[in-house]
Amino acid sequence: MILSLDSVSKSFGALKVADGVTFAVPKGEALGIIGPNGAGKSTLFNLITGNLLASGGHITFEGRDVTRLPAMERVRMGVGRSFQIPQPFEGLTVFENLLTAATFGRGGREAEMVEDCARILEETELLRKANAVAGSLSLLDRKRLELARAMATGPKLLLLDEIAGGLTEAECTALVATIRGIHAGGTTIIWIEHVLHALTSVVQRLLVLDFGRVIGIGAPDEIMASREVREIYLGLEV
Ligand SMILES: Nc1ncnc2c1ncn2[C@@H]1O[C@H](COP(=O)(O)OP(=O)(O)OP(=O)(O)O)[C@@H](O)[C@H]1O
Repeated sequence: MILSLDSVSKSFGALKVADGVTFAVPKGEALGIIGPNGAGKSTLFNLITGNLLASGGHITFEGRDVTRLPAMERVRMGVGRSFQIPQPFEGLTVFENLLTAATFGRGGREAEMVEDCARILEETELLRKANAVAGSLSLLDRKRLELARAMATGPKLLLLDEIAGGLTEAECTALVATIRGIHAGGTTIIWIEHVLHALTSVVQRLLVLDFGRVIGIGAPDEIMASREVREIYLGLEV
């Protein structure tokens, strides 16, 4: 297992946003996370990355207990993420944004990082935009840059937070192809997404979160067929 959560909990005042969350992700898997607005999905990512500290339970990454480890150290260990709202340095070029993320995420010799960033630009189809200023990019390219910045930190585990939102169907298909490529390259992925068809075209399993609790985890077909999920997540009368 690359990542394990064991009874992880987190509260904001009286509100429990993670309530005994337990699951494990094998190396190389792509796992999707779904759930209604406010279910605690982004909070779960913040607990895995260390942007928030769990109030209870344990998080293990590559066999090491990282529950209390600062976010920066988790990035260096290989936990990378994209944000729901892209946060590039608007005034820097695409390439400069990548180099900044690479320096932050792992450091190392500059020549090596430049080479890696060039490879990531190619992988995320941003090579032709390398010298464009981030603030001038289209929405699809901003999403690609968000993906590329996460990749530049050298992740073994990549957390994607609603990266397909707001795209046209064609743009979504193009982004999914890029994500598939990253997964095929060996990166483990956990992806929170409301665009279900995009998600299920990539992931092997789906995890359903509701009021901070895991209410189902399994093959997408089984999960989507479950009565509880249809009632809670899709709001369907069954
Ligand atoms: N720092 C915080 N302080 C207090 N409450 C918070 C904080 N962060 C999140 N919350 C609350 O915790 C709950 C879970 O939020 P979270 O963003 O994790 O949900 P989500 O499943 O990602 O939702 P969405 O699908 O809308 O992005 C929400 O009720 C939210 O208002």
